[in-house]
Amino acid sequence: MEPMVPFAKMNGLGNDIVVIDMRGRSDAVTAEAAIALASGERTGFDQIMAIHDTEIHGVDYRIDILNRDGTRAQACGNGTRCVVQALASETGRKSFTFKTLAGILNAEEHEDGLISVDMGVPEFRWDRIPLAEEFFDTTRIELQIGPIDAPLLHSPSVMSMGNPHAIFWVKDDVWAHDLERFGPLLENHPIFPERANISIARVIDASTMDLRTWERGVGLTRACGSAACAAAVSASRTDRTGRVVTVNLPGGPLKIDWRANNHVVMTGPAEWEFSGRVNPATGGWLAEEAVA
Ligand SMILES: N[C@H](CCC[C@H](N)C(=O)O)C(=O)O
Repeated sequence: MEPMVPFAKMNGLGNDIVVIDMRGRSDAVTAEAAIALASGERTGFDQIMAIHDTEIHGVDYRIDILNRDGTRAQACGNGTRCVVQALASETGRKSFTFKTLAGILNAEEHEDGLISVDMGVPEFRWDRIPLAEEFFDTTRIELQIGPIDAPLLHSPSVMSMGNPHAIFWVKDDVWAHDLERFGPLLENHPIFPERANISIARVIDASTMDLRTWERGVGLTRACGSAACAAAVSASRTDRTGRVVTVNLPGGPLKIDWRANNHVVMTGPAEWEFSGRVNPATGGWLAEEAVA
């Protein structure tokens, strides 16, 4: 089997993505390759989106998602937009159906270049998020950071977009909170048996919010698409906003629409940076200019 496969370094609002073309192959990108690529100056990424063939009827490709720590994830909104843009430019097609660990996703590239991904339906049941304890009201669970009598962050809304999310609500600037310090503590809190993505959200008005995220398996990122979905849905289900919300992330805005059919549709950009070839077993790579 050819040792090297094509890849593209891309980003979705600054969320660093490496799209790897594994079509026609029976192997998979290894955790070792992911960790090696993540440490590269030009290839440093938050997620790898590996495109695989699939026999599933009605599905174009299976997408294997790896975080920079080598762990696999069920969903990656920003990465999925990058995959759509890469495939649209290769095939001329504008809409695609993918299989991820979260389920079947439909996505399309619009005439203006923005890309919409149907991220599926939100999950609110404590045991499916999952949480280690039974909570019937997952709009605010007993979890806090800081002194018992004056917590710095507390009572998050928790849910799943295929991957687990905790949203802490603040009334002041989302940058006023030390997410770099609190993120890893909360990501690895025993209440989250599969860890969790940790976000700080500030509602601006009924259709706007600010969001910062410490991502599971990564750390601070400039954007997290599934967190934007989770925050918008959580804000709506707690009557903080309507069902269509612009989520302002450090890297830029995403439009989230929690539709009447309960599906959550995220719309935003994707950006290509450079291409090359990579060894999916070791992470060794060559830039396109070197390959040509
Ligand atoms: N770190 C996440 C996966 C990537 C999420 C994010 N990059 C997105 O755009 O949704 C997790 O382990 O659940």
